Amino acid sequence: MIKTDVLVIGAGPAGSSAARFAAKGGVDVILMDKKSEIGAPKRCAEGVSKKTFDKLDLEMDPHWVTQEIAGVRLVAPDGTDVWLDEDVIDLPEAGYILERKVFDKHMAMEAGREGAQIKIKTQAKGLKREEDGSFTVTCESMGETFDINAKIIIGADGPESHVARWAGLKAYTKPKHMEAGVQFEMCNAKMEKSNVLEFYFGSVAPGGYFWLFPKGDDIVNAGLAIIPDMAGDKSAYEYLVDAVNNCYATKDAQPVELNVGGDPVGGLVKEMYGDNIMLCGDAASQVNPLTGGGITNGMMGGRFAGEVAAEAIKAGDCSKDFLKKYEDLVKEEMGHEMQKYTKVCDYLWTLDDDDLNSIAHAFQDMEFTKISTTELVKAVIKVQPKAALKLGKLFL
Ligand SMILES: Cc1cc2nc3c(=O)[nH]c(=O)nc-3n(C[C@H](O)[C@H](O)[C@H](O)COP(=O)(O)OP(=O)(O)OC[C@H]3O[C@@H](n4cnc5c(N)ncnc54)[C@H](O)[C@@H]3O)c2cc1C
Repeated sequence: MIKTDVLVIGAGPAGSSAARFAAKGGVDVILMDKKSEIGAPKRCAEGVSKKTFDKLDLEMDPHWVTQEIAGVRLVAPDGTDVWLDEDVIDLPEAGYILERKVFDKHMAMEAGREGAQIKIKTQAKGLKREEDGSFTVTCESMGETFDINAKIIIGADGPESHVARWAGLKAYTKPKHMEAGVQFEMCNAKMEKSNVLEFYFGSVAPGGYFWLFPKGDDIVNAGLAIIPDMAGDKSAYEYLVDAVNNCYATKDAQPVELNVGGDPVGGLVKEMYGDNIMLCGDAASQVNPLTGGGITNGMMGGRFAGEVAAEAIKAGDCSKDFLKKYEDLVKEEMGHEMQKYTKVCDYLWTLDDDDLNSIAHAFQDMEFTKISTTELVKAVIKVQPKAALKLGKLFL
């Protein structure tokens, strides 16, 4: 039997961050992933804002970045659009489009360089609690089955987390909060501006939006997310094909990848820790409910989980009383934002195409001084009396 202090299950951005910071804390760490190539296939549009990377002690590396972003274009169902880019606005929150296949692998390497042992093509198949509170995880790799015993498990196994279920944590995402995402990576795209993200709202993608994220040259991630309960009989893939065929930038483009995945947008799960266990990333629903973005939130969650795990091992106390510190850190970092944006989503989903068109018309006459999600929500509140009633207290 292999023994370790900390076993991280899942080497996405959240798991690699957890393993990196646990190893940095000086304890024995194993990071495992069922994939043979970390990061592939991607299930992501690859957009991140610049500002979180400082909090992760990471220098942006040009190897991971395909395109710097300097603005957004918001498009209403009737085609009315609002450009918020460097030509019209100060952009403190601009970001990057990553190459996730490279980025995820580099994040695992960061963990390896801090001393984590990495096991690729190794799948967790189940776990059992021992008398001393530790967990033994049954693993399968290259046709062989073996056990790993760990004082602490960090479940970073993504939106369909089995670890949470095996450990009996209340970490379930309701179907109405699980977006179905589908995307083509395409060439021959003709974007009007190669450094601006485009978002299309309304019946093009019920419960979500259609996006174009440029990746340099003529390459684009063209995708959408929907809430299946709101989308009738049409599948996410059918919505995507229609959106791509009707969009000026992609109607003549060619797909080279199809990416499919769930995105939990219901706010933080009820239980993200227990005795000897923590969940981070999508497994804990550490995803911005409004944008569906989970890379940097998950990495922050991973950082906190890794740091608290190392402290717990050194203190000889892996009980949930000690690990509660993890939840406190996560809630302080993103809890308030999650609650606010869950309410914004609940409100936005009540708007039909006419409402969205009238918001876009009102935006035409507004002057934005900066671009941030909060600023945009404040602008919606200004032009929609209904929104002022529902969201005013949270944002004004
Ligand atoms: C279509 C789409 C577009 C998106 N676009 C964006 C975006 O532009 N920006 C953004 O910030 N976020 C985006 N997201 C969300 C983002 O991709 C996730 O929030 C992020 O990948 C979460 O990271 P993670 O490490 O928690 O999980 P994941 O990246 O899902 O990693 C989980 C890992 O666990 C491994 N694993 C699972 N089960 C086991 C097991 N039993 N044993 C071993 N390994 C296991 C998997 O192989 C995987 O590598 C998007 C999501 C979708 C679906």
